[in-house]
Amino acid sequence: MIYVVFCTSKLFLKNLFLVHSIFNTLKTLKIAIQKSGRLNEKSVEILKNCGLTFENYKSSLISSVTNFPLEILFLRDDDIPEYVQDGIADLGIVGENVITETKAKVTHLQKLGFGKCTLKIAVQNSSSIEKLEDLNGKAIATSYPVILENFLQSKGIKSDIRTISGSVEIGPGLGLSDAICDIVSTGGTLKSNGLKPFADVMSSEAVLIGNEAIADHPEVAELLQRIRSVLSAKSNKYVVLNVSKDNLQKVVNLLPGVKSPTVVPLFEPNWVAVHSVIAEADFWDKINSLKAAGAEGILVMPIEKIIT
Ligand SMILES: Nc1ncnc2c1ncn2[C@@H]1O[C@H](COP(=O)(O)OP(=O)(O)OP(=O)(O)O)[C@@H](O)[C@H]1O
Ligand SMILES: O=P(O)(O)OC[C@H]1O[C@H](OP(=O)(O)OP(=O)(O)O)[C@H](O)[C@@H]1O
Ligand SMILES: [Mg+2]
Repeated sequence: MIYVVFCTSKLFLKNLFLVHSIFNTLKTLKIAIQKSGRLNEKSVEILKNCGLTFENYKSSLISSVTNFPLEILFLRDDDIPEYVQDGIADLGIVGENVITETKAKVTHLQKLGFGKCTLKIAVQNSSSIEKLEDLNGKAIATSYPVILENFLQSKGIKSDIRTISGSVEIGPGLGLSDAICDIVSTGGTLKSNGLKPFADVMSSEAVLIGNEAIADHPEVAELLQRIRSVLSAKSNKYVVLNVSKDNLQKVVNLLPGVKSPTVVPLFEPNWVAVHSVIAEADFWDKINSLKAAGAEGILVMPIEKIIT
């Protein structure tokens, strides 16, 4: 298939995908994920964990899934919300921060639990800026002018927003700004640039988004179900333990399981094995309570999928 498109760079790519989607069968869904960067690896991983088979081409912009009607578009993350809004991609995986910044009209289908970060305002360790009002009239460097402007407006503050596309943290050191507004995760980048967090603007994580017209598509529902079963499995552990029947009720009370725990008799009289599922978040608390309640030989295993 030959595409003839007269334009350059970002517009060229957008038109290339548009032409591709017109010529291609309309049944094949397209999902846009980040080509390289913080979200690429985890986006590929979640799709592969959904049982999708595809080549993770770094040099090619499109990859076809061989066992599901889906094509994967590899893009800069900033372009993903707009591509999904315009229907060039049906689905996308991108940070909530980018969706808000681009003001794209898309449906949020599922939070994905990775790419967790907070957009923060930060100032130099030696700064005299102490409260939000001190930002009035001050210069703030950021790659997120829309989000920052909305935040400042909601607080009734007027600052001079200086938009730069990266390495925002060096702004105050170079005298470019009095403060910055950028993504913080561990806080390591702020620290190594002599900055301290000052105010939280927005928290974010990667989400699956969809074009507003495609959300009811049966293949989207199928993919969403697979993604949810992968996420649910990830946040739970399969636990098998032994307990004497005398302590069984105490142990069962601690282990609700997906429905209720499975109890299997052991060869040794008066002993049973209990199989259950524990949420990762309460894991250590539960294990200690189970031991105290008489559980022995506790085995903990990862779960691949939970289909409810
Ligand atoms: N330190 C971090 N910890 C966790 N999540 C992060 C971190 N930095 C960024 N993110 C999340 O990952 C997304 C992508 O970050 P990345 O740094 O790869 O973006 P980028 O440099 O703009 O990439 P691209 O080349 O695709 O434009 C961010 O929009 C944010 O949602
Ligand atoms: O709080 P931390 O854990 O230090 O993370 C924060 C840093 O991570 C992101 O940059 P990234 O490292 O992705 O590089 P980039 O600026 O090139 O996107 C972000 O822009 C911060 O600079
Ligand atoms: Mg980007």
